[in-house]
Amino acid sequence: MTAKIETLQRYTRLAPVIPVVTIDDPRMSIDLAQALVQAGLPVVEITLRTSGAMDAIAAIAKAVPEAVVAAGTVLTKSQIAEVVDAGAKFIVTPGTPFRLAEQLAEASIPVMPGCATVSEAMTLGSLGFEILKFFPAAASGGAAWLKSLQGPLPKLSFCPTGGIDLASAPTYLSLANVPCVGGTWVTPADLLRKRDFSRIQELAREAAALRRPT
Ligand SMILES: O=C(O)C(=O)C[C@H](O)[C@H](O)COP(=O)(O)O
Repeated sequence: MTAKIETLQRYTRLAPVIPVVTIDDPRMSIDLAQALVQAGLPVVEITLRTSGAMDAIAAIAKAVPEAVVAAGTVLTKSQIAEVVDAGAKFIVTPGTPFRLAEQLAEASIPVMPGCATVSEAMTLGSLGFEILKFFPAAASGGAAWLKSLQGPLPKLSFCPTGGIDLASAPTYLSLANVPCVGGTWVTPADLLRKRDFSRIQELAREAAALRRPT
């Protein structure tokens, strides 16, 4: 196992849930990351869907060392270099075309590439990735899909994301090939807009209590 996979394995076992955050104002990112860390969710994925996302990643990486900040929605080769420069600890993609997968394999930080089919999972496995994002999880077969892969692809594990909430997370987390799940339910857009960090912390505490990794 490579050092990058070992590191990613450690990150994905820090907490049962990775909040997926789309942030408009990077100035709130430090308060948000601190709130999540305090509530027991130290790993946070900032999606590159907004102009402020890169600054948010950089701010968290610099000011909240207890947090593990991931860059999500990485779609291009140039974004790989940018998020590494910003201080992201690992990279997440929603899906992984082959060319991007080859470029991600060369990244200096760990990568959790996205897949939604068995063939995609096998392709990523052949490139050396062992921990994959399963996206969109609920729409692509849910926990039953993940369970079906335990036999044929025992080396791979998955962070399912997409359509998961507090109620459905335990079913995923009960699977041996699922160290954690991802989702936006902990940091919904309306609470972020209102900067309601105390409600976000309540949601984060509930999520952190789902299953403490062993
Ligand atoms: O854009 C990306 O790269 C993503 O990471 C997609 C997100 O993981 C999903 O949008 C999760 O969204 P929910 O279904 O609301 O939990």
